[in-house]
Amino acid sequence: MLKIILSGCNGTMGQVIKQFTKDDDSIKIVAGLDKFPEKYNNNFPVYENPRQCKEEADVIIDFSHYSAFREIITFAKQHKLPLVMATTGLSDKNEKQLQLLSKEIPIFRSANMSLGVNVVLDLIYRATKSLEDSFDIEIIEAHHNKKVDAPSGTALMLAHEIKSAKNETSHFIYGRHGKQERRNKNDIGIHAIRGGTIVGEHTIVYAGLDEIIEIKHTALSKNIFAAGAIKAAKYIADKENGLYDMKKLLNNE
Ligand SMILES: NC(=O)c1ccc[n+]([C@@H]2O[C@H](COP(=O)([O-])OP(=O)(O)OC[C@H]3O[C@@H](n4cnc5c(N)ncnc54)[C@H](O)[C@@H]3O)[C@@H](O)[C@H]2O)c1
Ligand SMILES: O=C(O)C1=N[C@H](C(=O)O)CCC1
Repeated sequence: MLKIILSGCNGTMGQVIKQFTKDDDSIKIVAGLDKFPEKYNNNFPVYENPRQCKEEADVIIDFSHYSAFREIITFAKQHKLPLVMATTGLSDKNEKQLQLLSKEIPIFRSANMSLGVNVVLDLIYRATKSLEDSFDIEIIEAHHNKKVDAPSGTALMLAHEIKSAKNETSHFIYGRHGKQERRNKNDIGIHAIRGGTIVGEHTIVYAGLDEIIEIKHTALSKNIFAAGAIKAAKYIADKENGLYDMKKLLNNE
């Protein structure tokens, strides 16, 4: 049985994971971490400070907030705990810190744990290569009104994938407010919509001369992120130190 420490357990995703795993005998949440430990009645202890947590575990899953980043990586490092990092809004510096730390513990990093978005990553890599510079590329994402970071981690991950497929320097342009100039051909526009209970939508628009291609992923439930995170936890629990992602998991690397 895989023993999990769930960071951000009293948040939306934390509670989805709790529900998702409750009838699964192969997984047990042994402890939770959260800024508001009393918010829910959980069937595991919840600590405000990771230093209070003494439970033994095989892996830590983090769906919390970028402000918790330092204490989560410190905790994972001290306890040599494989880490599934799902939180978004991390800085480039934080992403580099994850790379460095992955020399000491196995780390699984993905801004989107769904299977579908990771297939889209592959599709847009190939579309971008095929279309070369003849199409302008823009990304539009939409999420619920409780989301605190923008653009979404997924939109950034998609933009980096496009950039890696283009053999030139792409510029990420976040909206165009106040920009009194034409679009540059190397721009990748990234646009965020927030409202209601939208679970998550990502549309990659390829606009060419007299034709448009759109590749779109729509999340209909947060269960897809929970399922992916659990799969990731099982996958890295006994892996060598290193940085892992969905591509590696899907390719069984
Ligand atoms: N990778 C993915 O597939 C994926 C999917 C969904 C959400 N997310 C990301 O996961 C994160 C959480 O999403 P959510 O919708 O559950 O958010 P949420 O706001 O509902 O929950 C976050 C939880 O973290 C806790 N928290 C906040 N700051 C903290 C701190 N400094 N220390 C400890 N706990 C703290 C909050 O009390 C809350 O319970 C976000 O960054 C979101 O973008 C990633
Ligand atoms: O609900 C959220 O918050 C989500 N965050 C991730 C992101 O920022 O890309 C993944 C989709 C849901």
